[in-house]
Amino acid sequence: MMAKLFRAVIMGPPGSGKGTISERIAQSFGLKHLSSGDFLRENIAADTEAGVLAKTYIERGLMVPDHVMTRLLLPRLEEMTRHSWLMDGFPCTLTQAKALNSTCDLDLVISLNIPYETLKDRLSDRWIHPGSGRVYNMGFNPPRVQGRDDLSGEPLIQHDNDQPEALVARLRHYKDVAKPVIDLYKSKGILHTFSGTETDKIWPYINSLLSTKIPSRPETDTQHIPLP
Ligand SMILES: Nc1ncnc2c1ncn2[C@@H]1O[C@H](COP(=O)(O)OP(=O)(O)OP(=O)(O)O)[C@@H](O)[C@H]1O
Ligand SMILES: Nc1nc2c(ncn2[C@H]2C[C@H](O)[C@@H](COP(=O)(O)OP(=O)(O)O)O2)c(=O)[nH]1
Repeated sequence: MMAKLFRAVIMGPPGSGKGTISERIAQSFGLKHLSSGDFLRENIAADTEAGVLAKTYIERGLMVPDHVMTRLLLPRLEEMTRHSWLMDGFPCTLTQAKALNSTCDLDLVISLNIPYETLKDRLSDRWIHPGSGRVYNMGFNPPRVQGRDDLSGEPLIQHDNDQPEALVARLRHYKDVAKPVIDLYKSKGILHTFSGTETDKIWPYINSLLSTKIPSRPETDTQHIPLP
C-alpha cells in the first residue's frame, strides 16, 4: 500500500536558509524539493513564454507577477499527484497562496524567522552557481575550490540584490507580502515557525517535527537517511 502523500511549504525571507533546509528535508525524508527559483531558471533557459517574461522582472531585481508564477507552477504541481513534495519560494503572496490552495491541500508550512543582521551577513557572503542554482557561503558551506562550483567546476557569481543596500528593500517587501500568507496558514493550523541565527541549531527541531508527521518513507524510490 502506498504511504500517504505529504505536501509542505517552506517560507522565509531571502537568506533565511530555505534552500539549505529544503535540501536536508529532501535528503532525510525523501520529499521532492521543488524550488520556484529553479523552475524560473529552467524556463528562462528553455526560452518558454513564461520564462522570457519572468526574466525581465528577475533582471531588475523584481518579483515575478502572480499570474506568471501560477501559470508556471500550478501545472507542474498537478503533474506531481503521486509524489510527496516540499515547495521552497512559492507561495510568497496571498494571491499565490490562494491559487495553491485551489490545487492541493498542504499538510504543513515551515516559516523561518531569522534576524536581519544574520540575513545581511549570510547574503553578502552568498555565492551561486548560475547554471544549477547551487548555493555556497564562504563560512558555512564553502566550495571545495574557491570561486568554483563543486560539480561543474564553473565560476560562481554573487547577486547584486544580495548586497546590503538592496537587501533592506527586499526584506521590507517580503514582510509586507508574506504577512497575510503567514496569517492564512496560521488560521488553518498548519504553520510552524522556527527562530534562530544558525541553521544547524534550527534543523534538529524541524527534523523532529517532520519525524512525527512523516512516520514512514512517503515514496517507494527514496531512502530515509537521517543526517548527523
Ligand atoms: N513565488 C515567487 N513570486 C514571485 N517571484 C518569484 C517567486 N519565486 C522566485 N521569484 C523570482 O525569482 C527570483 C529568484 O528566486 P530564488 O528563490 O532563486 O532566489 P532569491 O531571489 O535569491 O530568493 P532567496 O534569496 O529567498 O533565495 C527572485 O528574486 C524573484 O524575482
Ligand atoms: N553562516 C551561515 N550561513 C548559512 C547558514 N544557513 C545557511 N547559510 C548560508 C547558505 C547561503 O549562502 C545563505 C542563504 O541560505 P539559503 O539556503 O540560500 O537561503 P534562502 O535564500 O533559500 O532562504 O546562507 C548558517 O546557519 N550560518
